[in-house]
Amino acid sequence: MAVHLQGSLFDQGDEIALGPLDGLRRTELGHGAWTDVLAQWVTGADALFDALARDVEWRAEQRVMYERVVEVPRLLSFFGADDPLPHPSLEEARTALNAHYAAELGEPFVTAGLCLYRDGRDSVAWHGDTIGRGSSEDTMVAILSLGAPRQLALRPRRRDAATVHMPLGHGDLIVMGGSCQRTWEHAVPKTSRAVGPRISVQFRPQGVR
Ligand SMILES: O=C(O)CCC(=O)C(=O)O
Ligand SMILES: [Fe+2]
Repeated sequence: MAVHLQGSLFDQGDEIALGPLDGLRRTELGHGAWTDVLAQWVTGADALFDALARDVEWRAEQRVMYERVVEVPRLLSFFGADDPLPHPSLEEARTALNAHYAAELGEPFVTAGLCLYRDGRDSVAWHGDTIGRGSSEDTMVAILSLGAPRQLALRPRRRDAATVHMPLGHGDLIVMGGSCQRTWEHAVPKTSRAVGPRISVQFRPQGVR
């Protein structure tokens, strides 16, 4: 699929490189949930974005809403534990995350879910990643954001604290941890601003979806 970012927007050169993870900053959200954020973890992210936009087999999905079949407003691709990731830099990213979080997480990140938001009309509605163990156990979901900046919104299920808006830029990393999937919800809201495409790469442990 041909989705291209204007290289001149970011102009970081061609070399894809991962920075050290010791710059991650943790924010306690409440109810045992937290986020770790590191801006510009990946440099040279234009090349990674372009390769993923081009090489990944992006799929449109449908779902039933009010008895009608509607298009899910983003394109998707999923890589299970035994699937080779679509770019060596994603293998490197997962290895680095595993080294950093091994002790705290107690298990590795194994799967990678990829989403392509083609423009501001693409989005994901409020949800927690609760299809699997995230509904009952503390876990982590690590997200690498590439391309156009979008907001990741977070709100507590109990609605006892304000919604938090995390701006996610080209090459940024956010990790949702602790009880975040079951006590908070997250969303990527639609925007009427003219925004280009964004790719999100979500690393999760086995059994978390
Ligand atoms: O686009 C993102 O960074 C979030 C995606 C997400 O929450 C999901 O696919 O579960
Ligand atoms: Fe999610």
